[in-house]
Amino acid sequence: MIIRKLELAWLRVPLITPFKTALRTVDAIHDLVVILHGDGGKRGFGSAPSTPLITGDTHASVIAAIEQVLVKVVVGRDIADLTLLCQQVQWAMPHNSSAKAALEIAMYDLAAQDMGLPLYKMLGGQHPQLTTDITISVDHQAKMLSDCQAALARGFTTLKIKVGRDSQQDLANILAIYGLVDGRASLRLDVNQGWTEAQTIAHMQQLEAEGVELELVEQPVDYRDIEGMARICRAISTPVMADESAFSVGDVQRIIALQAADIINIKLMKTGGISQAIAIAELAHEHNLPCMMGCMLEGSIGVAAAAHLVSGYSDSISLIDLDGPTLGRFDPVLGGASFDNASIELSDQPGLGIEHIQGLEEFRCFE
Ligand SMILES: C[C@H](N)C(=O)N[C@@H](CCC(=O)O)C(=O)O
Ligand SMILES: [Mg+2]
Repeated sequence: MIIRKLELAWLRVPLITPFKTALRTVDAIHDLVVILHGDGGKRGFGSAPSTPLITGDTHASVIAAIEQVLVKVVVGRDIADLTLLCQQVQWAMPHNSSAKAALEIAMYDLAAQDMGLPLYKMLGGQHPQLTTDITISVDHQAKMLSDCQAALARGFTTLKIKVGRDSQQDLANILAIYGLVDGRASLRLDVNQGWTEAQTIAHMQQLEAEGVELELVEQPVDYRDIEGMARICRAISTPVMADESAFSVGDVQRIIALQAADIINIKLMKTGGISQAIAIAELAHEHNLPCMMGCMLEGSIGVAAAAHLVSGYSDSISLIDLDGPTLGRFDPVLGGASFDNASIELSDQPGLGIEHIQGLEEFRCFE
């Protein structure tokens, strides 16, 4: 099937409550949507949020990368050449991982439709059901506690607690949340680079000494500080997860060589899409390093693609943080994966299974 044209569109979904991390605060999921038109009215969908503080990519840079470089690589090509097309997208320019991800997601969606298979089956998966955690934004303690209560009431059994804005307050918040949750959910911490090495070791050792059991601590320090991550791994018993430090296969090779993390958080927006996410999952698996499939604050097109990937690579990707769509007030994507609180159910229709997207605002078309 030939890719006939590429369209760009906007999709915006307001959040239930503002999303706050050590790096940013936002009140809506705002995705740039890529639509690849194939033959017979078939459309492949991909998407990318703007995350300049993590990926360096803004919506303007994603549009520029697609318009000036990537569109030429894909329009007019046969989707049956998916592997070659992905290589050419990856080699077409350095960086710009969100633009490559949006494009690859749409390419995999179209390729799976061409094969008549749901994406997870094309990727070797068998199970369409997954369970995600939910993120609790960093905020004043009363708000964090009420968000945790609400998450428990919605049936979530794993909470990812954002910290990293004020390290002393973080410690008090973690202890209060641990007391409130009282074993009803397991807790993950995501520091988003907000602590120093010394703060991380002191906080984690104190929490461990007080018997606070945490599933993992994610990206405690600056993404460049791989040696610091390695020293933290040696100093604490809670597993350390690399997020902002782990974009590429090369990053993960270095983390493995220095033993700088116990878990890798894979996100399509960091890897540049599905092909490199698979390469990282396979590399980590060879080294017995478990992976989490994560997401940015993004909607159900990109997150569904990540969920299909988990189903196909469940031996390597054992942890799931795919809560973007459940943080929104509604899901405008009809017919694709369903996100019902902690439960994700993948569509059994070909590709991602998307039938219609409400409120999509198309603004550019390349033929
Ligand atoms: C939404 C997801 N649970 C998450 O926390 N993702 C990121 C932050 C994403 C963003 O700022 O858009 C993470 O750090 O893991
Ligand atoms: Mg993170």
